Amino acid sequence: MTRPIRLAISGASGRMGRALLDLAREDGRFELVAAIVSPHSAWLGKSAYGDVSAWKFTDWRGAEDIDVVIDFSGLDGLMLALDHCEGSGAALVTGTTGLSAELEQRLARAAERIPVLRAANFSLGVAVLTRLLRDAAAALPGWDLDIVEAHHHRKEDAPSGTALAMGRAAADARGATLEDLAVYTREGRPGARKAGTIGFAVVRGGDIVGEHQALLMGQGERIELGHRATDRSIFARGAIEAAAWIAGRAPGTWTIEDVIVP
Ligand SMILES: NC(=O)C1=CN([C@@H]2O[C@H](COP(=O)(O)OP(=O)(O)OC[C@H]3O[C@@H](n4cnc5c(N)ncnc54)[C@H](OP(=O)(O)O)[C@@H]3O)[C@@H](O)[C@H]2O)C=CC1
Ligand SMILES: O=C(O)C1=N[C@H](C(=O)O)C[C@H](O)C1
Repeated sequence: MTRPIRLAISGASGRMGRALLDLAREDGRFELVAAIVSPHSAWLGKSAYGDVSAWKFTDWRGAEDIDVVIDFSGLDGLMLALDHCEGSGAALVTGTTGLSAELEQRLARAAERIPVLRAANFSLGVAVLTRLLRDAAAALPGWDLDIVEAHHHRKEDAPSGTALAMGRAAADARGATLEDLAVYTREGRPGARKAGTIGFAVVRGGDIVGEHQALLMGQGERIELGHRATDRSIFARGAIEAAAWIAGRAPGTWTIEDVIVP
């Protein structure tokens, strides 16, 4: 594109939304057109940049000629962002996790008509971690695998989208689906571990940005593959690069691997 990409951010008042606003307004590749919040948000109509700017949080009414929407909002916000993108032809980049099966299907259908890029995690480190896990799970098919994740106390979904994506990659590397192999709870007397299962454990507390660890456990040895995010701007940077990459692309479902993994 020769002109700046006209960008809207959905979920703009949130932790990720604010990190995205900070990056997008400094990035000459973009014209920030709309900072979208929910129709009942306490932020609606308020300034997005404190007193120094007249720039306001808004809802989708009046948002026009948008090339790309970046969404980090939640299920309702993603639904409204999809409505806008399908109606206008704008591309969608979304990092929202914990999607319902219905929303998953809707995203897949939308990708037949508009470009959609989805990632449970926009960091380069997690993209490489997932690739390493895929290789290790394939090379060690008889080893037990558990995935442990930790996040801040406000996170709503569990296990995290990243933990599930890691589980999916490992299951796929072993020729199975996560639905076949996942064990999400162990309590009471669950009995001995069933061979081939992938276990999940979840920690929630404080201000943890996001930590993921895959434990591959053999006899007398184990491999620990992990990633620790200490600043959520890493996710925002990945999403901004994804938005620059997807502008003007053909309809379809794209992934973060298409954008950032060399
Ligand atoms: N893929 C990745 O790399 C990452 C994904 N995430 C995911 O992103 C999502 C958001 O995370 P986070 O920023 O921490 O969450 P927050 O709760 O901080 O932010 C979400 C924001 O969305 C707004 N919102 C709610 N409903 C709507 C709506 N209908 N339209 C527009 N905005 C809406 C809310 O504010 P208001 O009420 O003011 O509208 C809120 O500020 C989660 O699903 C999380 O798991 C998070 C980090 C990285
Ligand atoms: O909610 C968060 O904060 C995060 N969510 C994503 C997930 O569910 O995997 C990514 C990141 O770990 C932060």
